[in-house]
Amino acid sequence: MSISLSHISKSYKGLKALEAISFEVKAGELFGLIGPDGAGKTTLFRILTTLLLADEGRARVAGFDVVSDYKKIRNSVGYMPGKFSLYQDLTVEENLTFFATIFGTTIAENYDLIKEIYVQIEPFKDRRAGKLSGGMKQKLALCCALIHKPEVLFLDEPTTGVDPVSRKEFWEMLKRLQQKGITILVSTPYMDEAALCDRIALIQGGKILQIDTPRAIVRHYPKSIYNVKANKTYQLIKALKAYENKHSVYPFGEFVHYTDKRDDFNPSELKEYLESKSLSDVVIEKTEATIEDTFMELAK
Ligand SMILES: Nc1ncnc2c1ncn2[C@@H]1O[C@H](COP(=O)(O)OP(=O)(O)OP(=O)(O)O)[C@@H](O)[C@H]1O
Repeated sequence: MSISLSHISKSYKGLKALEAISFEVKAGELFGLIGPDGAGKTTLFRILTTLLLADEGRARVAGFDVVSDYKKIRNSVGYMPGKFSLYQDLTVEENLTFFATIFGTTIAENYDLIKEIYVQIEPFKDRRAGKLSGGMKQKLALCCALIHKPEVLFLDEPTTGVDPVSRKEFWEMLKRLQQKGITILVSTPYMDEAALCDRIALIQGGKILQIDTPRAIVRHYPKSIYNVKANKTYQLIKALKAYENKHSVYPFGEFVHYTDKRDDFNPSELKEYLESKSLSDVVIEKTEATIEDTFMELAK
């Protein structure tokens, strides 16, 4: 196992940020921690990267205990924190050289690993980090986290605030790093990114709701789910929420995702009900559940 946690708990002045978290990440796996703001993702990263002590439980990273072997862990892992962590007043090249130096290496020694990412920011190598665009900062932070050739890479919300095209490129980059044998633990609040991981843990309020492959998580969704559309979306949501047989109602893109309490649900009955509420152009179609649907169901 590359990462293992057993009953890790952490509180901040009485507020439980993590409650008995246990899971394992296999060597070479791309593992996602999926959850909303405040779920406890950053706290978990800080414990695994030895920057914060857990109140209870044990954790190991790359074969080392996070408490007794913390120095060895610091040499074996790369950490890209959620908040921009580089020196704003140093240039791109100076930041990278700085990180290489503290790990006793050079840019040249591990250039192969970062090359593909670094060439994209190399034209700006003399620019101060504080003056880079969001996507460029993200690439520089990733280069700095990789410069000592870590066995395990921790990425805390690396794509938050990044545009969709750069997000896609970033995930392609992660896949290629994985192919080079690096184990990756990545957190994200974006449910669509969950599908790109080998396995995911859904986390909320400091607790793990479910751990599995994205496919299995979706497959285990317990209900039939329907896309519902009508001429007035706000009124549609209101009417669905007031419907006595509804189980769940969530806006989902141009549709509303609806599940019914009954096993013998008949869509035409719902259509009639909605039309009786002055809605028109009503469409009700069965659809596949997504990670987001599962999350909403589990978080209920
Ligand atoms: N230093 C701290 N002191 C007090 N409370 C804290 C501290 N750090 C985090 N918390 C609280 O612990 C909970 C978990 O926070 P954490 O930052 O780990 O979550 P997160 O999933 O990373 O979310 P975010 O993306 O908002 O940082 C939140 O309720 C947060 O307000």
